[in-house]
Amino acid sequence: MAKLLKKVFESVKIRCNNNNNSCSSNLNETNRWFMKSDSCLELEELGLGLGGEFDRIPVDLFIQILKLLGPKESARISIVCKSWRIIVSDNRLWIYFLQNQNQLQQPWDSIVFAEKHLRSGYPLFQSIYNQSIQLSFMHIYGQRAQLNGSVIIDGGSGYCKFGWSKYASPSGRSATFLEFGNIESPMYSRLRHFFATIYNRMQVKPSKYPIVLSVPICHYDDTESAKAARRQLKETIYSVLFDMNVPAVCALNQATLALFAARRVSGIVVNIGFHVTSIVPILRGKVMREVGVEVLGQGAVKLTGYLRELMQQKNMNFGSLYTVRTLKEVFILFVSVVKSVFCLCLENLCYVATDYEAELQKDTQASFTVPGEGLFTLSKERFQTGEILFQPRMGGVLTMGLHRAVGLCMHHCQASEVTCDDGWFKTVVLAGGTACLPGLPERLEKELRAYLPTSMSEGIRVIPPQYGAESAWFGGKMISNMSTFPDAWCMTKNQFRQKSRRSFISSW
Ligand SMILES: Nc1ncnc2c1ncn2[C@@H]1O[C@H](COP(=O)(O)OP(=O)(O)OP(=O)(O)O)[C@@H](O)[C@H]1O
Repeated sequence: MAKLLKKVFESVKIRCNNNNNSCSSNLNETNRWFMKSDSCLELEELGLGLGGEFDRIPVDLFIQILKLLGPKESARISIVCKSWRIIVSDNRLWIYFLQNQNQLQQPWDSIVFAEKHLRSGYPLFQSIYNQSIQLSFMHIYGQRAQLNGSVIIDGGSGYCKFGWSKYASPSGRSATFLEFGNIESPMYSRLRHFFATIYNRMQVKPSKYPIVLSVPICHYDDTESAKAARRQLKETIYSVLFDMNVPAVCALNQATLALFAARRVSGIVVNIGFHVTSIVPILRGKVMREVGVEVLGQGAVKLTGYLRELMQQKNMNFGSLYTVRTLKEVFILFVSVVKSVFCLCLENLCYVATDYEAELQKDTQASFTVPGEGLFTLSKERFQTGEILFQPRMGGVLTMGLHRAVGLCMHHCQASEVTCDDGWFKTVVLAGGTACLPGLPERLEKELRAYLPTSMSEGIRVIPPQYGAESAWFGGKMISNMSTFPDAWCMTKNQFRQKSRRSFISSW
């Protein structure tokens, strides 16, 4: 180690003396070599060596040393001379640092997606056309390292998920609907109480950090009155937060955030929410209300209610709806035989059947003990609960089946010809707690293929909700950890006041 440091010192000394020597003519050549992943060339061979002992160290070894030194020291080293700067700015090095920056706990794919597609903030048009620009991960690392973190709130209509952008997942949940009334048409005082409660629970001062929050999928239509209602909701949210001295606010639609969490900028988001299911076409991050958002009148509450009905029909006794909900969502252990070996496996008690009629013929009986309530044994109720998404009449709901509603939305997308890319709506992203029912993505894809004409169903993909009920929260986390956050995404108090003043003046 001492020897190595001596070599480094000698090399630095020589470089400092020759600092004005030009290395720039070799830049392109160097980059070309760096693209070779197994390069073991020495700096001298690249024409970057200036005579120091350290220059005889192969470039790959140099990078290994930088990896050991860490991002801070590497950044310092880069100011020694141009040739070292070139080595230090090698993307491979900063990809390594970003991948190991575990406090953000974000999958690498999400980091790349965000930096590539969402850099320029909202709306996304600019970034779509600038995809060919090569990213500098050194720059990205530097900007991300300066972020102090932010508060993320996904105020769902049933449950609110809140937490800190540097945590792996939301730190808490609270019942939005029950505690704060109808969040779709909130009053100033209710919203203020809502946000104050969340900040209290998080033990964070509102004035300290920016906030990313999801705006509920509501006022779906493209009419003037729906537009006015959406504007009013957003303005009330901004007013409340800026009155609480929050420094910067990013308020985005719940479906858009869920789409980002699935690493997509275009597609159809199917959010199976607390009371309703929304089918939201989104093109380059923008909700296409002019194409049409479909809304079905059943969500998690309806499924729980239907399972309760089925259990009552079988004369099962249970204490409360919580018991039923537990049964709807619980995992059970079962013994399986794989290649003549017995193994213990986990599966959901309730699920969606790929083929409903065929499932009715099978023995699907399984049991679970709810603590304090006793043993419950379900058989066909296990898949009949989720079946009402496709056959709503079974549950007494007069609405379209999920596949028909998604198919209809696809027809509208195709007919609208809003873009020359006719495949943008073929990716269906599932979101919301109920979308976690196993078998749902496969069943929806199967039904869509059967329902749509072949020309349209070709290339369809239904993506399961990687983050379940927390999809929008994770979309918010992705944005708040980006190198261009908060400037590209947030509105500040001053900007909001100026905007309000301008619209006040123009309304005169
Ligand atoms: N693994 C699961 N399987 C089935 N249902 C689940 C699962 N996890 C959560 N749920 C259901 O999802 C519901 C909550 O969903 P979610 O948090 O997405 O709703 P929300 O965001 O409050 O509603 P909205 O999207 O309408 O604003 C709960 O009522 C719960 O019953």
